[in-house]
Formats: sequence, structure tokens, C-alpha cells
Amino acid sequence: MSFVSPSTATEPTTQLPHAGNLPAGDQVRRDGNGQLRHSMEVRNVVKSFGSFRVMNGMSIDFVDDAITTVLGPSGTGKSVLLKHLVGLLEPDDGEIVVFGKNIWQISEKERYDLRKKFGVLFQDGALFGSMNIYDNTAFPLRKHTDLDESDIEEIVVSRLQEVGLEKAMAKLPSEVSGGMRKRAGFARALVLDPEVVLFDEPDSGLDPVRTSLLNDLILKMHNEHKGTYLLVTHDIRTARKVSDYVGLIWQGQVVHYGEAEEAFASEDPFVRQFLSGDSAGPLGMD
Ligand SMILES: Nc1ncnc2c1ncn2[C@@H]1O[C@H](COP(=O)(O)OP(=O)(O)OP(=O)(O)O)[C@@H](O)[C@H]1O
Repeated sequence: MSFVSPSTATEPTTQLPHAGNLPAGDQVRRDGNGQLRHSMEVRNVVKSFGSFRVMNGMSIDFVDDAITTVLGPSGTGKSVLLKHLVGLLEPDDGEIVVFGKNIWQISEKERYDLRKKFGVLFQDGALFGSMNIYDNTAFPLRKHTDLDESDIEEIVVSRLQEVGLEKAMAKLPSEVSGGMRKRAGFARALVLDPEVVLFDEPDSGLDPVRTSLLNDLILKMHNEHKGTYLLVTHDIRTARKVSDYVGLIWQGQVVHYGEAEEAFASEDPFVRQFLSGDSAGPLGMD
């Protein structure tokens, strides 16, 4: 099996390939030397639950202001990776460095403050069932800011308009469709102007048309609000549509990481099988 290890993975170059996004120069922040910046770094992380090692020396540095998709089979640790990035899980070994800080070498208060730079869209939108869409979207602003209700209203209505939910603001999550709940979760993830947005399988439970519409929305919101977007998904079409970069995880490690265009054109049998979804190839059931 021909793996491309993180250490040999192609260093992303300066061009962001995805047609849906702005040219790299307009979008990607760089350091003083014109190099790509990485505000989220996963370094040799090991994590086990009982005897099951989910992350087995995983390393990946996410490119700031790009959309990166992490693909991997079920149970391979994609959600566990996201939880490490927001400090909800602590590695057994290795480091999670976010905005220059090893998040387990800082105080709980600092970790809490760092979390405010993240917006997270969970699989089911993770909305509060007893609150309507408006109050769900306003929740982070009420919890984390001192803004008065008129300022909150301006932000909430604006975000809900952007995701096409202005007519559903008074509805409870149970009264709207799964796609609408995702869009509400997306609006909520953006109200604090996060620098990073994490999407945990945004396409789960959606039909192909709604998945495609949500992907369009992800691209539109990324172009408008900028930021680093990280999606984990099984869905290769989603990855093809939205990604600037693609990471493939397998057996607790990143086995390929690079520009999406290059990944989808790869001749590597493992990468090809992974990204084509073929049953024939080096990738087995284990
Ligand atoms: N808190 C936990 N305690 C015990 N085991 C856990 C915990 N969190 C995750 N796991 C296990 O770690 C493995 C990876 O889980 P994870 O949810 O990250 O997979 P995934 O790649 O996101 O899968 P899927 O695509 O099916 O959502 C699974 O076997 C899961 O049961």
C-alpha cells in the first residue's frame, strides 16, 4: 500500500485551486515572508479510548483562510480530531497548537477564550429543542457578549437572512426540516465572527440536492466572511465541491494532505480508491 505520510505530503503551494473561492492572494493570510499560515496544528497526536487507539500519531497543519476537508471512513477519528481542536478532548501524547498556543499548556480560562474563536456546526445542528431558531442563533451572543438586544437582533437577523431562514425565525427546531436545522446551526456558528468554523459532517442526513445547496452556502459564506473552514465528511462530492485542501485519515493517521485538485488527480492507488469510493483497491474494511 502506498501511503503518503504527513511528512512527505505535498506542502500546499500558494494557489488555492477551488473555483468557488477567491484567488489565494485575496483570501489567504500570509506571514511577512509570504508563507502560508497555519493557526491550527496537530502534532503527533495519540488518543486511545480503552485499548482502542483512535489517533495514532496524527499530524496536520490547517491552512488559514482556506477550506480544508478531512475525509475518512466511519469511526476513523474525524469527530475526535475536531474535539481535540476545540479542547474538548486532551491528547494522550502529542500537541494541539492553536493560534500559537499549546492548548494543554495554558489555563482553563485561556482555553475557554480561545474557543470563542471557533464556530462549530455539529451533525444535527445541535440546537436547543425548546428555543426557536432566533433564540438559538442569538444564544452565543447573549452568553459571550455584552451586546444589547437591538445589536443582537441586527446580527441574528442578518445571519439568518444569509442562510435563508428569515421566515423561520419563530419556529422551533422540531418544526423545520433537517436542512433548515443545519442552516440554523451554521448561522449560529457565525454570529461571533469566528476565525475558524468546524463542520462535523454537514451533509449527514441530507439528500443530494440539499447537500449540494448546503455546499453552495458554505462557499458563499466563506467568501463573504472569510476564515478557516474545516469540514469532516464521508462525502466525496462535498469534498470535491468545497475544498481548497484535502486531508485523508486512515488508521489514526493523516495519509495524504494537499491541494484538493492535486488529490483528486492523484495516481496513488490508495488516494484514488479513497476519493473514488471504489471497493477495489488497497483500502480494505479494517
Ligand atoms: N468519548 C469517547 N469514549 C469512547 N470512545 C470514543 C469516544 N469518542 C469517540 N470514541 C470512539 O472513537 C472512534 C472514532 O470516533 P469518531 O466519532 O471520531 O469517528 P468518525 O470518524 O467521526 O466516524 P463517523 O464518520 O462514523 O462519524 C469510534 O470508534 C468511537 O466509538
